[in-house]
Parts: sequence; structure tokens; C-alpha cells
Amino acid sequence: MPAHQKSLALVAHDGMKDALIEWARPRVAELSKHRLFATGTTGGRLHTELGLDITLLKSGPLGGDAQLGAMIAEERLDGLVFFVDPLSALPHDVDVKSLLRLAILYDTNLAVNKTTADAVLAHFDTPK
Ligand SMILES: O=C(CO)COP(=O)(O)O
Repeated sequence: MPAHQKSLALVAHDGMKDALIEWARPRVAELSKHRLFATGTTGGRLHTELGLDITLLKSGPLGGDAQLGAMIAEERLDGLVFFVDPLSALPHDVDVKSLLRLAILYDTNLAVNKTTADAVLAHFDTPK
């Protein structure tokens, strides 16, 4: 993996998937510099609609959030862009909470909306 390349996960709840796609659309070239992962449905759309090369995990409610949490705990994920739906209750809320808790615990670059997603990408681009 080139030194500047990061591993980045992209996830959005159903009510936020359009917002994630529209955020990602003008950033395809920038996103493509990184090693991308996504939960199943989110990643399927990012691949089909934007052509992003992306490793698909399970769908969030079927364990995809837990897979990402495990990657964070194993320090295999540099960043998480997670467009959480602030207006809907979710049956797998415990998984969502667990993923966010692990991202906080491991000091992972974490974005939950367009503005913070841009901040994570900009941070990845900043040479250390
Ligand atoms: O539910 C999710 C995150 O909690 C996202 O999963 P999908 O990308 O499979 O819809």
C-alpha cells in the first residue's frame, strides 16, 4: 500500500444513502486514492452508481457494522465516513452504537456528515 494510501470505510443508513452518493460523486478521484470498504448496500450503490472499486462487507444490519468495528479494533481502518440517519430509529442500533464507540475509543478519523467527511479527506491528504 503506498505511504499516502489510507483504508477508509463508507457507510450510510437508508435515509442518508442519497446524501452519501451525492457527497462522493465529485470526489471519486480523491476517494479512489484510498483503499475503500463499505457495508453491503451502501457499497453496492457506490460501486454501481459511481464505479468506485470498493470491498463490500455484509449489510449493516446483518453484521457489516460489526465487521467494521472489528477492523477498527484490529487497527486496520484509518477512517470511517458514516452518514448516520438522525431522524429514524434502527433495529440494529446496538451495532451502530458499538461501531461509533470503537471509532471513538481507537481515535479513528470519524465523519458523520458532509462537512466532517471533507475534513477527513483533507486530513488524509495532508503530508505528515
Ligand atoms: O445499516 C448500515 C449501517 O448501520 C448500513 O448498511 P447497508 O450499507 O448494508 O445498508
